[in-house]
Amino acid sequence: MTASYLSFQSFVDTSHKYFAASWGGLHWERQIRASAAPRRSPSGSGMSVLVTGAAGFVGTHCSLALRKRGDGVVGVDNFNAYYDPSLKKARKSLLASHGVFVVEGDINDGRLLAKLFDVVPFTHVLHLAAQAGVRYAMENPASYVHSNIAGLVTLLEACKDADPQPAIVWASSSSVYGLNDKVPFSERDRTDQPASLYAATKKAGEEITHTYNHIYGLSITGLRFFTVYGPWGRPDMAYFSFTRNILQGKPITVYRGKDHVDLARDFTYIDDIVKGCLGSLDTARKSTGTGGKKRGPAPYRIFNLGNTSPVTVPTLVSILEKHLRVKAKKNVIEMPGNGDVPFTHANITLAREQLGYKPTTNLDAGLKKFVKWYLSYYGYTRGSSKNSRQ
Ligand SMILES: NC(=O)c1ccc[n+]([C@@H]2O[C@H](COP(=O)([O-])OP(=O)(O)OC[C@H]3O[C@@H](n4cnc5c(N)ncnc54)[C@H](O)[C@@H]3O)[C@@H](O)[C@H]2O)c1
Ligand SMILES: O=C(O)[C@H]1O[C@H](OP(=O)(O)OP(=O)(O)OC[C@H]2O[C@@H](n3ccc(=O)[nH]c3=O)[C@H](O)[C@@H]2O)[C@H](O)[C@@H](O)[C@@H]1O
Repeated sequence: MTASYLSFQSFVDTSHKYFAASWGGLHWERQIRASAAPRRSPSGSGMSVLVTGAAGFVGTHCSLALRKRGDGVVGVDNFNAYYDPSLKKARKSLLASHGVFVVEGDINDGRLLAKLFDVVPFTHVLHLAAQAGVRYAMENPASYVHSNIAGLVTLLEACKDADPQPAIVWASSSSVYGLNDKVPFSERDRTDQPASLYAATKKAGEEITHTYNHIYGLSITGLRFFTVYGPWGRPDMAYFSFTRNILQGKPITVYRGKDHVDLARDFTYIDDIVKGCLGSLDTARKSTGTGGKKRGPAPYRIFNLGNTSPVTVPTLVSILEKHLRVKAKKNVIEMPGNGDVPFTHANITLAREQLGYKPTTNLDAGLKKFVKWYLSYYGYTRGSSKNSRQ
């Protein structure tokens, strides 16, 4: 038994159980290295990327896109039960079939993160792990503090200590615009009026990442995603839960603003978001620190990634009805005071100029792809209300 195996084993023994179980020694270390290794490919950029939240909706799509073009990817995800963990496990299997290994662990586990950086000199971190969802923040506020504040700081500490320091691209949110009513939302608009604790934690994330950029020279890019949807999506989101209920013949609740005004979102298709994430990774300049010390100024960037054409929630429902070929049973109620904002609308000039970001999928085309995936994943056949997974 080699010395390196012994020291590694003692690390595993003193760490959490899930880590020991999922890591399992040198074999797993080899898997991490293999997954992180960039492949020779004309389209790959030779990056080794640590993707947090890799078993999540956006994390899965970005990890696949990076791997497909030849970059190295290692995922980390805690597979929490905010929504059906079996969907996260299915995404993990999909990733494994493309050579992406996902470590089961929490971003609050600094020892796990330090070990990952020991094994692989990651060039980039794509940080997507978070407690998402606007309305759930009223039910479980602690989960937002755990993942979006404490977890973020633990991750930044690991990145700052890593040698080389990675460049960080991370998911903020359109929700930081909160009660801002100047449209379309531009990165220069005020973001000091969050309407939910979720939004407040994302805004805090923007300030926290700025601190690490300022003190330690970490290269930071924050991306404000606007209501992302698509295949392998999130069951807690309206387009997904509406689809489930419509197919099961159950009613859906459609929120409406004051004075009967429809709510609207700048729904953005997942493939467009993936392009924005990869564009951000490709254009991110290096962090400047070493050994936890800043050696020079590093870039701090923030971009909107939206679709620039808001659609009302009733229109979302009618597009779903068309693709599902089923009429929805709708309960329309006034928006409860639950953290929702009446509308979102992205100005994407900055992302277009600096990342080459150009969304190409409208809501009708995107929902058609989502419905196709949903029917297949949940085992529906056209004209039947039966399915195998639900
Ligand atoms: N989907 C959207 O519409 C949208 C819009 C704006 C911002 N965002 C942000 O984009 C990111 C990705 O969102 P998503 O839609 O893929 O959500 P998701 O919930 O599908 O993915 C997040 C993943 O992170 C994991 N995770 C959560 N806390 C963790 C922790 N402490 N340690 C390790 N893993 C943890 C979860 O298990 C999940 O798999 C999130 O940061 C979210 O806040 C999403
Ligand atoms: O852009 C963002 O930053 C946010 O986008 C989404 O949040 P949201 O826009 O609220 O997305 P949905 O939960 O899918 O809601 C979409 C619209 O449907 C409405 N809705 C939702 C649920 C419901 O039962 N009925 C209903 O009318 C909401 O009020 C909202 O107007 C994500 O869930 C957040 O994680 C993300 O941060």
